[in-house]
Amino acid sequence: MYIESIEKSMYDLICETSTNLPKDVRRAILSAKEKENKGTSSAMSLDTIAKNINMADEKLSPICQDTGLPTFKIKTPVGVNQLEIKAAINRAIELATEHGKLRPNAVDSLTGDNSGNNLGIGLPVVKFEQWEQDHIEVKLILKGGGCENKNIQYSLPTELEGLGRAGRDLDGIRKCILHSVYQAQGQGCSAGFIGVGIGGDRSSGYDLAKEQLFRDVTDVNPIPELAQLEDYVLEKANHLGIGTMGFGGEATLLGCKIGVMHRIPASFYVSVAYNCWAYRRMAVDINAETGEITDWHYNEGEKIAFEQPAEETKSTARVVKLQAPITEEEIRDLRVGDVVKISGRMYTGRDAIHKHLMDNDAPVDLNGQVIYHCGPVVLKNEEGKYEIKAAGPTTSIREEPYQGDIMKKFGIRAVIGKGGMGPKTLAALQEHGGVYLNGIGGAAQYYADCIKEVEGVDLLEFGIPEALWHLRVEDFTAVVTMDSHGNSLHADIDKSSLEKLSKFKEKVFN
Ligand SMILES: O=C(O)C[C@H](O)C(=O)O
Ligand code: SF4
Repeated sequence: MYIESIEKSMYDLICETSTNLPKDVRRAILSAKEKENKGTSSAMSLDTIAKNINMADEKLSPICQDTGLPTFKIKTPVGVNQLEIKAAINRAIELATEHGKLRPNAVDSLTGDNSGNNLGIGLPVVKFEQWEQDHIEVKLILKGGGCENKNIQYSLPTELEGLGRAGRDLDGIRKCILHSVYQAQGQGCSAGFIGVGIGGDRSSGYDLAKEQLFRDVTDVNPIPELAQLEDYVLEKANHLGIGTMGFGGEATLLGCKIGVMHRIPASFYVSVAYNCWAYRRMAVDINAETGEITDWHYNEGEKIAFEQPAEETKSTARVVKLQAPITEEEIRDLRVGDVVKISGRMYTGRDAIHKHLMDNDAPVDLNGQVIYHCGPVVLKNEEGKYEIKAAGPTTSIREEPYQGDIMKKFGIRAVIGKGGMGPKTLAALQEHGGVYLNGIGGAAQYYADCIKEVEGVDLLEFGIPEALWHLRVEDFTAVVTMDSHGNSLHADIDKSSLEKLSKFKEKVFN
């Protein structure tokens, strides 16, 4: 009985974490929404994010298609069998994957094979601790790969772009944290939350930083200097003008939590764990006798449901409807800032596909087509047909070494992703007549809704997230952030935010 209930409790925790954004996070997103300037791309993105949060909740489907690297932190009373809990977690993980609540995300690092059930060497991560209380506490975070890639660790003293020397003191720490937000730009699906660990070694520093992500968004740090630093960072980081998705704007950072531990004399680390707006962490208390959930954490206060405005907030951008395949002329007409709505065919392609296409022919004719940087959650329905369950964009910069060459080689006209791409792609867009479209990162339900049918799939041997899915879409909305005239919003925002960062060079804390 205990075994079945603990497995059910773990399954419920996983599903709730993946599909229902915690109340404190919702409130932070609402306050960002209220502050954002109406009519901007950032305001539009926040509207989409809010809509997506509601959709995930209603459909009990993943908020973001990247359901991350499941990390459980468990406290047990003395005498509780930890092996049983671990086995229950593994079974719950498998079931949640089968039900489309988690994307199959466990990839063999040597062969690239996806295990298909989220289990693998070292995965999921489960860490146990004993405590004096008589109930079990289980915390779970589903932190996606895009924001994980924006984590950063500083070894003090160091030199920082825009801010100069960061020494081994509180002011040096301040500079590192501000810099961490700048370097993330929009790539970790801003507006984000950061957990910071001061001290430790490289691994315990990151652990401490991640532990901070379990704190409530509005709690107050018991250490006065750190409480002051948290407030300072939260305020100042929002002056960087990076904005939601890196589109520019008022909301860049929604939370900053800092922890401290001792270090050894030679090392002084500041470790920053960056979490996207899709800040999926939850915790439960479990009765150690019955295995049942007795309490859910982060449950205080009102649950914001993001009422949809009677009239959609009008964007001031030009809206262009496109039917794929797209001509070079249509592409050359697009400018940074335009909003496009694409209907017709679209192909997914991310890391494995880009690498593959460098040395191989494409399995389909990509001339005039659109490539979507996306690793969806896909299930087969009762008739054996594939259905897309979650499908937001992935971080595009990883394809920078390949993208320009592939566009030219196959005649691809548009790529959709998030976070922007670099100078090599920008040059190729200009030369070849291509465009980069920024989708709203994390809006996996919103985009799944635009995907009307899966018309085929190739290279499924790369695993579900990495395969080349043939999709039929309607009114798939994204923003032109790099055009065929040499303009890149990402390069502009990087430059302007670096200038703003350098205003915080002067000493603030002694
Ligand atoms: O893997 C993904 O689908 C997305 C990833 O979390 C990302 O932000 O790039
Ligand atoms: S796509 Fe964005 S929202 Fe989703 S896990 Fe990656 S960083 Fe987070």
